Amino acid sequence: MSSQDPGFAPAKVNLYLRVTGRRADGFHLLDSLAVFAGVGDRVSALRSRRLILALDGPEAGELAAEADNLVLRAARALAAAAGCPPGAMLRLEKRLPVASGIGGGSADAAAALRVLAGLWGVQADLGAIAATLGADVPVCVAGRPARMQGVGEVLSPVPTLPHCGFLLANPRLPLATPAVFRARSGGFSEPASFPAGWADAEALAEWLRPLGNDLQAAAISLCPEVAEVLAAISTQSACLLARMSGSGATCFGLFPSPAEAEAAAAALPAGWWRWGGGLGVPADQP
Ligand SMILES: C[C@](O)(CO)[C@H](O)COP(=O)(O)OP(=O)(O)OC[C@H]1O[C@@H](n2ccc(N)nc2=O)[C@H](O)[C@@H]1O
Ligand SMILES: Nc1ncnc2c1ncn2[C@@H]1O[C@H](COP(=O)(O)OP(=O)(O)OP(=O)(O)O)[C@@H](O)[C@H]1O
Repeated sequence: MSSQDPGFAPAKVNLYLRVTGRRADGFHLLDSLAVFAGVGDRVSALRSRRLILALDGPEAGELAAEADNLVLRAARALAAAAGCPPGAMLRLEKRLPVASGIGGGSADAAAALRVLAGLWGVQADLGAIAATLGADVPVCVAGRPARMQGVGEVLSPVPTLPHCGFLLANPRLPLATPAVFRARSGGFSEPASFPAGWADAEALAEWLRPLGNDLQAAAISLCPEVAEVLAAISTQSACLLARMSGSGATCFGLFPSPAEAEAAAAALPAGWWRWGGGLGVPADQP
């Protein structure tokens, strides 16, 4: 992701995820460290009188260009906030698996807000619009590693992450986020306590290890293949930590370097969606 490419919609990875409470409306209070991988979808837009969405890319088959696509919902929300007509010919190149816990739809919505704000020349509070579109959309608009609290909309900065690599793997089985929250049992967790920084990937893994993902057991109860993915990642050489992201089924592995993560991803079953590499570049850095 770079300032030259506001349309890049990177995968969001929850390095830990704690469910700390539940609101009266049923939404859960969370505490999570979200980072962005160097793999993602891409949103682009051309001027048009009507609002049109075209889908392509290797994962596009799983999605219909219907009115409830998050890219179209983002366009309508931005136009409403800006008081302008929502005209654009949008293209979504889908590379992230749908309903997989890495916030693909949320990243697409965030990218659409950035791209259309530029196309329409709109100055708007994209974070506030994002919060109306989904719990993961605000952090995707921020586009940099952040701590997520509240239901996902309360963002705070985190220490600079050390040089490290990430592997992402999904067994090609969609998991619906509401079903995973419903399947969760047990009480609530305490929020994490952050250090001033991490010397290296090993130190980050050590800190993350006890924090867990409070949705992982529920996801495994609905989709036992998640346990297979975790086992396959954790047995890769140099893997420091294997854990599920978000509500699953995508799991990540933390590695000392992007090259080691890339090699480990290539060794996983070819039938899975898999990727290995480094973190994405924050939105406002070249
Ligand atoms: C699990 C995470 O991926 C962690 O980053 C996110 O919290 C999910 O974010 P999201 O997919 O953008 O979620 P939304 O589309 O806003 O909500 C989908 C559904 O998940 C449940 N949900 C979501 C977020 C949240 N904090 N509490 C919830 O209980 C609700 O049933 C909600 O109806
Ligand atoms: N552009 C989009 N990309 C993916 N899903 C979309 C999109 N627009 C709408 N959706 C719908 O949103 C649902 C969630 O998809 P998404 O891929 O964002 O899930 P996720 O990766 O589990 O998200 P999160 O990690 O935020 O919970 C899907 O079931 C899909 O029907």
